[in-house]
Amino acid sequence: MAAQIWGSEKRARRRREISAKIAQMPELHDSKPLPFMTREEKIMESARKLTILTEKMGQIIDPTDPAELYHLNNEVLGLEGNPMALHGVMFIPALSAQASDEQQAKWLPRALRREIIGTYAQTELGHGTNLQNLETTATYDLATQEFVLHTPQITALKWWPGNLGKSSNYAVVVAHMIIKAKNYGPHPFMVQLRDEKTHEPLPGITIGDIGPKMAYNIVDNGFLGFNKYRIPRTNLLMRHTKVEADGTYIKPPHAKINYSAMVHVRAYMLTGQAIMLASALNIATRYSSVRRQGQIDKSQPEVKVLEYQTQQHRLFPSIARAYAFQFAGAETVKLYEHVLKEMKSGNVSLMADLHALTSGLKSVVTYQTGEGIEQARMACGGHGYSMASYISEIYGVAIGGCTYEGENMVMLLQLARYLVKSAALVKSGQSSKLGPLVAYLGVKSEPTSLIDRIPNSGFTEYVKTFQHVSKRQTLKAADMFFGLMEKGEKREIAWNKCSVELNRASRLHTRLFIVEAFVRRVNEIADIRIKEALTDLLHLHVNYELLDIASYALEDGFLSASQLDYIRDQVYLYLGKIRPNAVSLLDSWEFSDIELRSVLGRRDGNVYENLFKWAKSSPLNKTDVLSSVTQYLKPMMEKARL
Ligand SMILES: CCCCCCCCCC/C=C\CCCCCCCCCC(=O)SCCNC(=O)CCNC(=O)[C@H](O)C(C)(C)COP(=O)(O)OP(=O)(O)OC[C@H]1O[C@@H](n2cnc3c(N)ncnc32)[C@H](O)[C@@H]1OP(=O)(O)O
Ligand SMILES: Cc1cc2nc3c(=O)[nH]c(=O)nc-3n(C[C@H](O)[C@H](O)[C@H](O)COP(=O)(O)OP(=O)(O)OC[C@H]3O[C@@H](n4cnc5c(N)ncnc54)[C@H](O)[C@@H]3O)c2cc1C
Repeated sequence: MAAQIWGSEKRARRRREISAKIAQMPELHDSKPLPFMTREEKIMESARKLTILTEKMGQIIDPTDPAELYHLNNEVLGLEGNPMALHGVMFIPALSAQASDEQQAKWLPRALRREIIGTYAQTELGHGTNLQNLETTATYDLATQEFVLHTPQITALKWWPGNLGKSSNYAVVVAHMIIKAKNYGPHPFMVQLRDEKTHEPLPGITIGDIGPKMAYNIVDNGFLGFNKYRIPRTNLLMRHTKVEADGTYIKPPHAKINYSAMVHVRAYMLTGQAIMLASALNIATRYSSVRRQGQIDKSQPEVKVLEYQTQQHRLFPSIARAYAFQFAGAETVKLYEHVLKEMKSGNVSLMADLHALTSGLKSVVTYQTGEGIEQARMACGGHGYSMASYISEIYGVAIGGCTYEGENMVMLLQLARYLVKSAALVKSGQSSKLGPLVAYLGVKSEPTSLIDRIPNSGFTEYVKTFQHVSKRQTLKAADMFFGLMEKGEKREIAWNKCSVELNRASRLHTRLFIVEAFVRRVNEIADIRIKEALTDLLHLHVNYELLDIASYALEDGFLSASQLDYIRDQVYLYLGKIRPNAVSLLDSWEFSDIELRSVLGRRDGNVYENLFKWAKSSPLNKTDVLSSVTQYLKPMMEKARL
């Protein structure tokens, strides 16, 4: 199963080897539990481990393998971030995709050797979503052949970029490029922010940390202002766009090609979210198989809480989602790598498809991951609320994904643009022009679902039902939009009036893709035992998801009330079937205790002993009487007694 999750036997074995090596290297372990550290201590601890990793990485992993790097990161540095999180996730990808060969030769080796630390500075205090209204300017000075970066007002301060505040000395900065008074829109520039020797901010740069956040606090998300700060013309990233010395602008082959670093993260973050969901579920499911509370049969002893159907219903559909996201994420990364290769050689024809797909997936996956993690926390009762479970930290980090790399509603609307264009093709009889991801929009569906009528139909009838509701909602939302425009409404106003319905279409389309990715994977599996276990999970997935969106299929009678009963019964059937495999389905992800950082969810299952030991180690328990008591509470009580 681990091979299915991680992509191959070799990958699963390598993960085990890497975890085993790290277990033998105490210098790479947290020196005390992270929840007992202040933010400053955590940042220091993370930097300590990061520098040891830089020295010893080659002994532990193949540093050129992104999957091994990511695993090493999760084990040693953890999900709260590190001083170079954005360096790997966005700075290097931005340089790799957007810098010319010559620029790459100059900067990439230095970045890869970690001579310099970089980030991606795009979002501003006043604007994150609407990139056209960013306010930082890069004005070309023909006389000196330099760009002058400037922050005209407070809302133009860069705000949020990870590791910008304190760690990075370079950044890819997105600014509106102005040449001879003409604004060419947002473009990426390589900018040195701090002196390489002293790490002091360079003259003309105002920089700092934006303060603590809901989670992810090891990362110094920062602010940045420029006061007429000059950089050479050749610091504009010039793989696709060029500015000649005389100010001549050579436009890129695709208007949005400079957005590739965002698409990179959107593609890669899906499996990151799956891992966070599976981690939280691993903790909750292990705990639920240890925790005994109440009886189902009063004549019997107390049961493990995992025996309760409500507990299973709370956890198991999310287990299925974690697998589904992992499989859909792996497909998306493959597609991304393909499109990136094509883009580098000038073929930009697949960019729109990839943008639409990743926009929908990042939105649905992050939202459902958040839901699943929060349910996992509640499933642990009181102990879930303790930082000993670590689930609240996992939640805080994962839920950030709903916002970063494009706020979810906004990204769903991006996919909706693509769906509406596709609907227009269907309506004008041009279905043959539909791309493979939306080809189903042009296929006539049966009048009713055959879900409970064709035994052994595999998952075909389910897929058809998801296709039906997605198609119907897309065409309905598109009709609504076109109808408003026909009545004379301006395009943007009509769009806004339909946007809730449009986003519903985007979600349904994306959920269909996730189901299909799960089905594709299960169909490929040769090992009969693995196939059987994953088929059960897939049964639960399709029935649970369909129940969740059933109103769309009931509206037009595609599903009947009796079919709904059938689907519901299937959910209950598969909850029971999955119960014996539940812990194994999560243990198969092979998270080490070091990586999980959860006292509640350790592999040994000694929940109560571990919790008590952890509580005793709390800094508050170093003394029996705290100074807050001697200084304030004791005098208050004494005064009251007088
Ligand atoms: C390899 C090792 C492993 C690596 C693992 C990494 C994964 C992480 C795992 C997770 C684990 C832990 C979590 C911690 C990680 C934290 C990392 C945090 C990083 C966060 C970084 C950021 O947030 S950076 C800032 C991101 N900002 C945004 O995303 C802004 C959102 N806004 C936009 O994208 C745009 O403004 C917009 C798309 C909404 C609109 O753009 P614009 O105004 O320019 O568009 P128009 O309206 O003019 O035109 C729209 C048309 O353009 C098309 N379009 C838009 N974008 C693209 C694109 N990218 N590609 C192709 N086409 C595009 C769009 O389709 C429209 O087309 P038409 O409909 O034809 O007009
Ligand atoms: C943990 C974290 C890390 C980050 N890291 C980075 C980084 O490294 N680099 C970087 O540059 N940025 C980073 N960001 C910033 C992030 O990319 C933005 O916050 C994000 O893109 C959302 O933009 P915003 O904050 O402007 O939200 P807003 O756009 O102000 O969103 C507010 C509300 O308005 C709605 N809304 C906005 N526009 C529309 C619209 N057109 N249609 C419908 N509804 C709309 C949204 O749906 C939302 O409900 C990070 C953010 C977080 C939380």
